[in-house]
Amino acid sequence: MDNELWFYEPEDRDGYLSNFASYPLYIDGSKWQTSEHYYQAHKFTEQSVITEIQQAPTPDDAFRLSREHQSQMRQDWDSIKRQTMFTVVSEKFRQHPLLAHKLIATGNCIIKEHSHKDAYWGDGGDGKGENHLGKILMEVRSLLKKQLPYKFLHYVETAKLPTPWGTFAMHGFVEPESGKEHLALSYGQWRKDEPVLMRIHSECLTGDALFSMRCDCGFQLQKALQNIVKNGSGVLLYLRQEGRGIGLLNKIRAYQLQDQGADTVEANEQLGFAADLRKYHFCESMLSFLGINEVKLMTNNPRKVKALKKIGINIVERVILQEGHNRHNHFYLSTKADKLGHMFEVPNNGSFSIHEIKKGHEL
Ligand SMILES: Nc1nc(O)c(N)c(N[C@@H]2O[C@H](COP(=O)(O)O)[C@@H](O)[C@H]2O)n1
Ligand SMILES: [Zn+2]
Repeated sequence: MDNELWFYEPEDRDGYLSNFASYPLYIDGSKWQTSEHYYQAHKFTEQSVITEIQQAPTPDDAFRLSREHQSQMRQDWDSIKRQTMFTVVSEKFRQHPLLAHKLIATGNCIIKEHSHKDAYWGDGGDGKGENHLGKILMEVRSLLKKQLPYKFLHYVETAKLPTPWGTFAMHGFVEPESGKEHLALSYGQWRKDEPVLMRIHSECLTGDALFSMRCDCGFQLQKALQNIVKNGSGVLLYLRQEGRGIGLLNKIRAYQLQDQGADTVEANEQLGFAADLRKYHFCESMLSFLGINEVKLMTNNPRKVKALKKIGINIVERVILQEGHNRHNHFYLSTKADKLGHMFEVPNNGSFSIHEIKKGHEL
């Protein structure tokens, strides 16, 4: 039996589900302060009444005015009211992506408007009501789950992530198909029309968590977080695509081949993989959740630039993230530059003797 989610007052935890919650809508060229304004106004055909309700200062006033004009209600209201409610609730979540993500995050909960005042739209307070508003919200949730940008990645929950450089908001997401989990870390605030400093970071357990010097990932991760805090705002998308998408154990197999002299591309290919298996289409869902469509992207990887452009993100600037170059990763970084098109200036190996570079892989 799925859990029940009760809502009622707009100021409650799940109050965003209420028609009285303050989320403006634009329908057929008109602005409606809340979905309640739209619903109550559409009980009438007399324009003066519609306008009076549309301009009511609050949804409670809209509700009150509708009762005052009860005698002028359209004759066929009972036959069209559910469709009218479905229309305005659908539009509310279409026009407010963050609400759509939150609605999807309710999973398969049974949503109920817990109202002892209403046994049609609500559950009647005793659970015996018809709960049509709850049912419409669940219908809209099902439809949203099948639509872009939500279909490939669902938002789940947010929590604080304190780091030595600052406290980020950590947003968890899951791929509904595979169950694979991804993160977005956000810091500070940004205006809608402002390009956001962003890093797309692919998971590298060895570099990010085990201080590996075989690559530059851990150094890039730290620098990206520091850059975001220094900038005052920004986002890091942490994508669980270990090993350029081949996974940790295959990456260790690839490292073993590199210890025998293969480069990072040859190793992947000797294991039967393409050089890079990563996908980025699901980032569209994360960026919709964060309200981002213009970025200053911290990356050296041309494939990430291309992937973001493909999902409609405007990259106003590419910020080089060249960190952690050392004798253990010189050959790896050179290969990424030579064979994977990474855009950075790998210091010539004059910095390290070829002996030191070769030695870099000795156990
Ligand atoms: N398959 C594979 N072989 C190697 O030798 C590696 N060092 C990695 N590392 C993975 O590469 C990704 C980071 O590279 P970008 O800078 O984002 O292009 C990350 O997935 C590491 O785990 N993989
Ligand atoms: Zn790495």
